[in-house]
Formats: sequence, structure tokens, C-alpha cells
Amino acid sequence: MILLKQVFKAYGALEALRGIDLEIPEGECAVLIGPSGCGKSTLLKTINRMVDIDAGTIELGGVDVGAYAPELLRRQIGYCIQGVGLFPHFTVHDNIAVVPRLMKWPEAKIEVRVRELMEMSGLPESYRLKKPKELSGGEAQRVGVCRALAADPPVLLMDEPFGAVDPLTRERLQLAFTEIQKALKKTVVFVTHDVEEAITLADRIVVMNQGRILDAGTPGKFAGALKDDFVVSFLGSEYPLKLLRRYEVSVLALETLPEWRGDLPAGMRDTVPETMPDTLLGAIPDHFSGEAISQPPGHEASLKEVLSEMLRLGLRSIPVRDKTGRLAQVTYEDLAGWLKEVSQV
Ligand SMILES: Nc1ncnc2c1ncn2[C@@H]1O[C@H](COP(=O)(O)OP(=O)(O)OP(=O)(O)O)[C@@H](O)[C@H]1O
Repeated sequence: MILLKQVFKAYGALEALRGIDLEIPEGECAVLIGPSGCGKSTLLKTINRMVDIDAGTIELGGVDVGAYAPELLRRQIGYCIQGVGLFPHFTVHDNIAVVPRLMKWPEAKIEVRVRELMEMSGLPESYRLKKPKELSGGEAQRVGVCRALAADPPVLLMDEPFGAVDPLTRERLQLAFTEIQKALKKTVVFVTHDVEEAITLADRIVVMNQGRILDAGTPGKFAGALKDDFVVSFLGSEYPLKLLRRYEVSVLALETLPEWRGDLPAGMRDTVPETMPDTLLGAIPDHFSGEAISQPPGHEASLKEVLSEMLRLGLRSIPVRDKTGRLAQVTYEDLAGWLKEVSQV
């Protein structure tokens, strides 16, 4: 667990952190978000003592970070920044191996670890001996994440690590990171400017402005009523839609549609493809058009995709396939009800 109490930091007359209280439970990913200059990077760097604080306390697993020698502290904390900062003359392997070598791991163990991390983050094995200049921006970012994870630190600090790549690569990196985090459950503090990135990665979103934390909570919480006007305007009026993008249909408690074995409902006989399997036809309520059932979203579709499909078809409910492959129905009320529920957690 990371615990900050009343942390203050000034650069000369500029008060960068003004009384930060924050608790990040073990295994959780906290995403710091806020406008440029609000103190996100400073806050991150106080945790591994790249920035020393003026007042307050920071504890890591119950121990004051001031009690650690900074070098020892940094070996326990993975650190990953925008632009990566890979050593240009080192190979990918040697870049990832930096901290394990400092910790005097045997080379055989380092080799296994490097291969394991490259595989986990989707880097081909053949890249092991490449130099950073031979990598694309996204690949270099992956190497940066591998390097931060190399010595298996319990804590990971990530300062806009995916900021410098195109949107598609960014999405892929986010996905890879989500998978890694699911498996490794590190305690992560992640800085971003991007609301969608925060929603995608965070267990807890922390909104900052002018050196203070204005609000913190689950991504769902911010879809509900909020106290602070700045938080509302910073996250934007499309926040609930962005939140729907993170979650899959399978989060809804779906009722499968009743079996129906009669003729097709009136109006549908001409629109349903003849190849439609009987089991699918057996579950069609009258108001679904042929188009709605010809390719129902699967249980891995996002709630945003489902809502988009409803809007496109002009329907208040559409069929989806549940985990078992059976047809179920998602209604507009299901989505609104779910949003209301998560915003109250
Ligand atoms: N080493 C420094 N010396 C003086 N002022 C600094 C230093 N580092 C940061 N600042 C100032 O402290 C404030 C907070 O900076 P910080 O980098 O923490 O913000 P940020 O929220 O991470 O910004 P960005 O999103 O633009 O990276 C800013 O006004 C910045 O100019």
C-alpha cells in the first residue's frame, strides 16, 4: 500500500503540491489526471524520492520512504516515463536487464526474465538484440514497460508512458498493460492527460488541479453526481459514454430470451436471412428487425458498442449473445440502470 499524508512540495515560490492525502491499496492502479502543471509528475516523483517533499509523510508498505536509501527505494519501484529513456547503445535485452543486473541476478535468471517479459508485452523474441533506434515508438514503449517490471518490483510508477504514440498503438499498449496488470497485480500510480486512458486502466481515478486532489474514486463514481465543478468540466459531458467503452456486455445481468418455436413474427419473414439457425430464430421478440438479429453483438462487445447499435437501429433493446452463446436481450434501461449502480459504488 502507498499512503500519502498531507504532502507539500514547493519549487521556490511555486506550490506544486498543497496538502496531498492519498491511499493506494496493494494491487490497485491509481490514475492521476488533471491539467498540465497541476502537480501529477511531482506527486509521482515524491514516491520514489526523485523529488523530496517539504512536509507530510509518504509510506510504502507501512515504511516511511525517507527511511530507505534512494537507490534501494528505486530498485523496489519500477519507473516508466514518456519517451522511455532507453539506453541507445544497449540492446533491448540489456535495457530490460538493467535493474536485475544492478541487483546481481545470475545471467541465466535474467535471460529467462527478459524472455518472459517480452512475450507478455507482445515483443517478438527476435527483437532481443535490436538497438532502440531500430524500434518503433510503440515497441520502445513496450521495452520501457518491460524494463520497469524487470526486477518484479511491487510498485510501478508510470508517467504518461503511452503519451508519445499514435492512438491505435496507444490502445494496444493499454490493452497489453491491462493484461499484464491482471496477471501481476502491481500497485501502480499512472499519470495521464487522457480521460479514456484513465477509465481504461484505473481501479481508482484521482483528479488533480493546482497541487490539490479534488476528487478520487472508481471510474464508475465519476459517471454520477459530482461535487466539484472543475472535475465535471475536466472530465467532460461525454464521460458516461466513455465509461461504457471500458465494460463488456458480460457485466450486465442478462436474461436469456425465451425459446420461441412458431412462425417468424409478422414483418420479419422477408428480412431474416434464410441461413439463420433455428436456435436464433427461436428467441426473437416481435420488435426486433432482421438486421438486429442477423449479427448480434457478442458478450465481449463493449456497452458503448451495444448502445451505438441501439441508436443505429432505433431500438430500445437489442439481442446480444451471452457467454454460453445463447441470445439475450439488452435494453436501454439495463444500461442506464447499470450506470446508476456503478456511479454509487
Ligand atoms: N524542477 C522544477 N523546478 C521548478 N518548477 C517545477 C519543477 N518541476 C515542476 N515544476 C513546476 O511545478 C508545477 C507542477 O509540475 P508537474 O510537472 O508536477 O505538473 P504535471 O501535472 O505533471 O504537468 P504536465 O501534465 O504538463 O506534465 C508546474 O507549475 C511546473 O512548472
